[in-house]
Amino acid sequence: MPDFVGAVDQGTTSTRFMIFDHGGNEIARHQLEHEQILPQAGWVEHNPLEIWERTRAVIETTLNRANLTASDLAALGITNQRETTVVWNRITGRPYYNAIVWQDTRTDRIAAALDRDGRGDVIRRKAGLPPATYFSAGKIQWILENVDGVRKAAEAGDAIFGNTDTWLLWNFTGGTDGGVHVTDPTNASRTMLMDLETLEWDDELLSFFGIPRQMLPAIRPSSDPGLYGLTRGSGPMGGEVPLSGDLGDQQAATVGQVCFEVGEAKNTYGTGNFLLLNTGHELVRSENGLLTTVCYQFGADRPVYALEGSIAVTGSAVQWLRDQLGIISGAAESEALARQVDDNGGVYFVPAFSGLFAPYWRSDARGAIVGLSRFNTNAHIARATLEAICYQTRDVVEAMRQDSGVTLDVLRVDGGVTANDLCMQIQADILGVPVSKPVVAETTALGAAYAAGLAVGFWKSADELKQNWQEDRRWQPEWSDERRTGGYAGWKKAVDRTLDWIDLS
Ligand SMILES: Nc1ncnc2c1ncn2[C@@H]1O[C@H](COP(=O)(O)OP(=O)(O)O)[C@@H](O)[C@H]1O
Ligand SMILES: O=P(O)(O)OC[C@H](O)CO
Repeated sequence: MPDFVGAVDQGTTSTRFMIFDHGGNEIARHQLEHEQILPQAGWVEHNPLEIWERTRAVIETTLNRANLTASDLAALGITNQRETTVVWNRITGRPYYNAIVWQDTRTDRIAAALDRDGRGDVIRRKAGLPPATYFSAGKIQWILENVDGVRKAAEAGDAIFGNTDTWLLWNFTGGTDGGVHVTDPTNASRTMLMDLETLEWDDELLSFFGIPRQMLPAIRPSSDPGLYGLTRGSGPMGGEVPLSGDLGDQQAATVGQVCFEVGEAKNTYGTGNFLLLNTGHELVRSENGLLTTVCYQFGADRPVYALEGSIAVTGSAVQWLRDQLGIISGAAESEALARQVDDNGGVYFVPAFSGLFAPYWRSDARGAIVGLSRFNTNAHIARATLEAICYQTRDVVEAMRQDSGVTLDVLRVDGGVTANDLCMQIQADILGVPVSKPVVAETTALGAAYAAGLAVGFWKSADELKQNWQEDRRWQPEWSDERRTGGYAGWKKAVDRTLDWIDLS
């Protein structure tokens, strides 16, 4: 058996390739950003060809740097930004349109209409999701309705859909020359088209969006001993490596954080925040604005489900301070600026740039900075931005407690924003529970590697993986109860001010 497992993490802002050893230690990596295409307000696109080209490049560079080849890798796992929608022609290999990204709000009217005639409740029951612009189905409908020739080709079985996992798997396995068209239940559970109980595409859900079934990939386990396929020697691996792991990035991070027991949760702080709570084989229906989603399916085992709190804008609010306001020159500077003040000086920033996701699901919300007085400075804005990341997390933790009865005694964290020591301290203060970060903070790629490695026997069991998890840092709550309660009340008031801003009738 080779000594290593590889993982591609195809994220919203970048694509990385990482190689891990048996202890789950990182051996090598490379990462490249891709263009964020913003054609009009609310629209966010990526070029799928650029994503495949960046995937090729990060793999080739990583293998060269580590002086490794395909024969050193026991398996390859894929993890990806979820919901982002690619439709391409299986004969030419050309995408019909740019990938429509999960953050894109062009389908707000399609989403709003779902609740006017009862379809929304069917979607909630079968797919575990509230009607929102976030998910893939409305994006596929938009492409079918707005791009010439797609519907006819889709009906003929030539125009096919995938999230970026499917797009990469198809390219890795030969593309127009016999590429496989597959996905896994974690990705499929974000389309609005899969029945959560059967893990199959559902004809009624397909009919709501006018999507021909033949566009959709086969759904295979997230860790698949039967293999999705082998990489081609002509591709970036330069040889045949078993493709055996596929998970949406937030589910992959849950696996990477070894949250295998019911009641274990992790929160990933990247472009957005995604808190997932393992609910075991039981499907817990949220009454408080959380999503019910597939957490993972290993081999022929019954799937494990999760409750998820998805927050659209967290790390990207820090990017906004840098790129749009220009008050910091890099994300890390947000910490030094926010440290210039001891509190938010009365300022709250609700970054509802894409409306509000969990637990509110309000497409009609837009961002607001409230509570300003002449006393306030850039430092208060920076502090309010970090607090917004943490208050949004508190909102989903509260919803999770109400839905599941689980009170967290520690929050496991990972993702880019966790490099911000002040932000993690504020998180512990706002939640009133400790926050804990593992040594291997690249839990998303690690989770995909675990899924791929379990399938080929590189790792034998989930118990073996648990031994690999080690704490790096822990932040303890320091605020008084009074400060915590008062601060949160101010946040709720600020959220209220952002609602009902856009008319979607
Ligand atoms: N020190 C920092 N303080 C605050 N935010 C940070 C810091 N470092 C990175 N970020 C934010 O983290 C995000 C990138 O994290 P990452 O986990 O790579 O995200 P993704 O997987 O969504 O691309 C960016 O939005 C960036 O603004
Ligand atoms: O690519 P990330 O890490 O921002 O994650 C995006 C999520 O999968 C969207 O649901």
